[in-house]
Amino acid sequence: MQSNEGYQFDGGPNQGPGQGQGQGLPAGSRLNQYLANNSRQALLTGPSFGPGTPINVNAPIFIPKHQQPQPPPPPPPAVNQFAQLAIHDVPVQMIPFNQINAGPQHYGPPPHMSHRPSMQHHHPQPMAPPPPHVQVPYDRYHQESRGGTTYFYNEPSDQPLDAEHYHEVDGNEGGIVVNTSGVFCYNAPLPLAHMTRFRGKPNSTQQTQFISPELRMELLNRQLAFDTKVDPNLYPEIPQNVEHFTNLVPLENTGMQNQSHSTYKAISCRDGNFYCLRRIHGNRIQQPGKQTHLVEQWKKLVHGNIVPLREVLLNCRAFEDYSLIFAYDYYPLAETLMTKHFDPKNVTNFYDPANNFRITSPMGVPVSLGPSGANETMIWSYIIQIAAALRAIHASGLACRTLDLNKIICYGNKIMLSFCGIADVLDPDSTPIQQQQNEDLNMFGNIIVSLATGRANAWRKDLYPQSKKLIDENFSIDLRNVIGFLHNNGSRKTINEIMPMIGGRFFTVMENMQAKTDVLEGELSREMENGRLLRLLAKMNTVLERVDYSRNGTEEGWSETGDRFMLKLFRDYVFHQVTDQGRAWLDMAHIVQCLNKLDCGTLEKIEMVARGGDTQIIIDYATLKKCLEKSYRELMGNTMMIVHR
Ligand SMILES: Nc1ncnc2c1ncn2[C@@H]1O[C@H](COP(=O)(O)OP(=O)(O)OP(=O)(O)O)[C@@H](O)[C@H]1O
Repeated sequence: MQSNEGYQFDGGPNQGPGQGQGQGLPAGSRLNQYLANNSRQALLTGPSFGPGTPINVNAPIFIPKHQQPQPPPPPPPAVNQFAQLAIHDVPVQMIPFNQINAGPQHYGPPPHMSHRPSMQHHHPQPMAPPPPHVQVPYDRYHQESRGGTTYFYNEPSDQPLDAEHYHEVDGNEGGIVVNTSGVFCYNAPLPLAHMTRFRGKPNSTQQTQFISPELRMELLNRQLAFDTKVDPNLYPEIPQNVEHFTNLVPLENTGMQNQSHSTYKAISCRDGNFYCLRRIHGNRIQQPGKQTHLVEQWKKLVHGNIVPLREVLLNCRAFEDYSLIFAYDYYPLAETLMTKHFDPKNVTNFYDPANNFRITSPMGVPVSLGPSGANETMIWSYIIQIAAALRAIHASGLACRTLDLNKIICYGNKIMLSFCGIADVLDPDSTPIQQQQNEDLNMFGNIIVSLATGRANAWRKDLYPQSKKLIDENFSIDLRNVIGFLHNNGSRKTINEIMPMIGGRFFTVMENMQAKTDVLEGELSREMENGRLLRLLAKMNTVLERVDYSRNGTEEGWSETGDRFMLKLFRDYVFHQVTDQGRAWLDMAHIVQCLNKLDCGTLEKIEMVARGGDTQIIIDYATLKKCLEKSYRELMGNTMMIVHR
């Protein structure tokens, strides 16, 4: 790099448009005219980022090493973790498409950051001496060589770049660009305003643009739970396959004497999905037609608070007996109400004794109930969910029959009735359905008493007077009425009758769930952005530095010319920024911003410098986007097989 002549302008207030541009450049130079135009535009719109930078290149100024101010200003704190990035660190603006380029924007690194790559950081292989004049056969660019430095720039075209660039999105009627100060650029509407209601005060450590740490941990642990496998040496009694189910992992202690049932996680070879298998040991079905006539009805029952029954295996010999096996949807790290509130030490989840490895749900923190049980809000939330499940079951002409603390699982924020339908197979038609449904309501009352008193067996006849006293002292009259109604055996009752007793609390629970859904939707939309950037990175890395496409066994010929050359310089601009002292400058925000702008193809210009420092290119993201798409298309044209996943 010889000098910065013609590039670091003094565009201060004393200079009129077009004056003093590019000292050292001949007046008739096209480069000088180009720079003058940019400068004029910058003066109209105001300086982009501080004095001395009036050109409309929204990029870090290139400062040659020998002209850097001494001592250099300290670098800003590097954002070196994705989690430190904050979408709400900056105010959200919503800018219509046609105004996106109306005002000055600068989102590049601060001016003291040089994009010039440092030689000692950049070149794992020895570099050839820079050629005197680099030819970049890119038809949109004009080039001028001054004092050994080649400048590339676009000639202002008759057609405004705006129109050219946004042509493809014109069809997106009513579409908007949501530009969060460069951190995000969307070209579709997003429910941002409505999402912010559920977020706390903007804070750079909490409001990341990636998934929240708690949710991430929860999902990762669930994934681990999905992936667990048992060591056959530790569990020799577990078969490798049970019909089409494989990879069985026990969800509770197995191998105990006289066990009547056991539970496993398994994968189905038919559909690759995970299932929760409930095995009833040694239960030979003698009259399949009679015993299983309600199974189809259970399979058809779809409700958010009921674990769906998928399949029943009769007289299964895989465990060397006649087992009855019920396959339900599997909810990783679900725990029963009993474990959650009454037996927290006994959280089963996953424990590998060989490796002392345990997975638990960080969200499902056990809540030990105090002497006065759970708080009323939590109990009402449970009442509403259980009532909703029972309502669906009873409306289908069925009865739950197994409503107890061990058969209700907690999964995230919701609770679900598990192992439904088993009693109907084991004990078909023992009593009229009305009586069974009444019994469900009785058991429902028992669960509320247990939760309210903090004692699992508080509903027992001998303990009930004491439990009732405790509830009368600590809970509302509405809750007492619900318990009284459910335990009243004197009259015919239906689940629908407790709806008026729930009253307005129903709306509170519904609003909380809605808010939670919105938060999760927000998390999903952030992750969706990550997927978008990943695809972009995948494309860039697929295209760049392909030795296999070279003419002479090096990447030269593929990456050193045309579109790929632009992309290569852009890659350096995005990922290989260095400080004035030539130290690597790590800023995830810069990377994300650049990639977002590339994805959107904004008209913002950046200055890219070749590794040897001999070539400077001023280019906008819209052009870079076209380079990437063209190169990728070219590569696909030469590809034998394209696998999209
Ligand atoms: N659909 C499901 N998905 C994932 N895990 C489940 C599912 N249904 C139940 N579980 C888990 O299976 C385990 C069942 O074992 P547990 O011994 O606690 O219940 P149980 O066998 O009904 O109790 P008990 O032996 O006292 O009758 C629990 O850890 C529960 O969380």
